[in-house]
Amino acid sequence: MLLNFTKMHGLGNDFMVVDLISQRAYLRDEQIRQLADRPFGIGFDQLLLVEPPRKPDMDFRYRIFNADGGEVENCGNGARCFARFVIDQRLTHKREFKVETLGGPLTLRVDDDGRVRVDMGTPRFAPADVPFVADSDELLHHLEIGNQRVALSVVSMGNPHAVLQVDDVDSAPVDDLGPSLQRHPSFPRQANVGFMQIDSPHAIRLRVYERGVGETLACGTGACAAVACGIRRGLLQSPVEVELRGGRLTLEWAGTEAAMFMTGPAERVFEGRIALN
Ligand SMILES: N[C@@H](CCC[C@H](N)C(=O)O)C(=O)O
Repeated sequence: MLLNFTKMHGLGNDFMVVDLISQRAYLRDEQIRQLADRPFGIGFDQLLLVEPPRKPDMDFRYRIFNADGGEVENCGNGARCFARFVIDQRLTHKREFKVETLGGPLTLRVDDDGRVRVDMGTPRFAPADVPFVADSDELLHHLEIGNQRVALSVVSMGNPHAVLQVDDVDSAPVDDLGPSLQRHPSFPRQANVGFMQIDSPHAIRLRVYERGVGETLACGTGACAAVACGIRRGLLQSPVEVELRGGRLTLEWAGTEAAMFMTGPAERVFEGRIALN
C-alpha cells in the first residue's frame, strides 16, 4: 500500500507526520525503524500519527513513536508540528484545540505569526511519576556512573527526564553520560537526559540525549524539563529563553501546579508517498 506523509521539523528535531484520519494504515515497529533510518529510509527522530479523538472533549489523538519504534508519551516539538499540520491539511478550522497523548492532554494554539504555543501541562516531580527510583522527593538526586557521582534533577513532562547542570554545554559529556544515565536502573522506563548551561536567570543553553533516538538538535519536553527543574531549584525565573542546537524556544512557567507553556516554530519540509512493505 502507498502511505502519504509530510516531513516536518521543529528546530531541527524532525518528524514524519501521517494523517490517519483521511487514510488507513498500521505501522509495525520494524517498519517504523526502517522508515526512520537516515541512509535507507525517510529519516526522522519521531513518527507522529494524527488520529481521531477517543474522548468527546478532545479534537485529535496525537501518537508519537521514537525512531527505535517505541511508542512514547509526549513530544513538544512534535506538538507544534502537529498543530501546523492539522491546520494546513484543513483537518480543523480552529486555531486552538486539544489533543490527547499517552502522557495526558495538551492544548495547542497557532498564532498569527505562525509560531505555535503549547500548554504542555504541569511538570510532575514526584519520583514515582517520572518514574525514578529514589528514597525521597529531593531537588537534586545523585547516581554513581562508573567512578563518577552525578547530580541530577528528575521530572515528568508526560515523559521521563533527567536534567544535569553543566558549565559549558558544548563540551558536556552528552555521548558518554547520556546513554549511561538513560539506561540506569533507577529509570525503569529509561529517560531523556538534558545538559543545561545557565547563562542568566532567563536564558539557558541545552542539549538533550533523547530516549529511543540519541542526541537531537532540539527537544521540546527537554526544554520544559530543564526550565521546570531550574525554576524549582531557584536558579531560573520565568520566562526563559532556551537555546538548543537547532534554535530557540520560549518557556513560561508560574511554578508548582501551573502549566508550562512552550512557544516556538514548526516547519513543513516536503510531502511524500511511500510504499509500505
Ligand atoms: N523530541 C521530543 C521528545 C520525543 C520523545 C522522547 N524521545 C521520549 O522518548 O520521551 C520533544 O520535542 O519533546
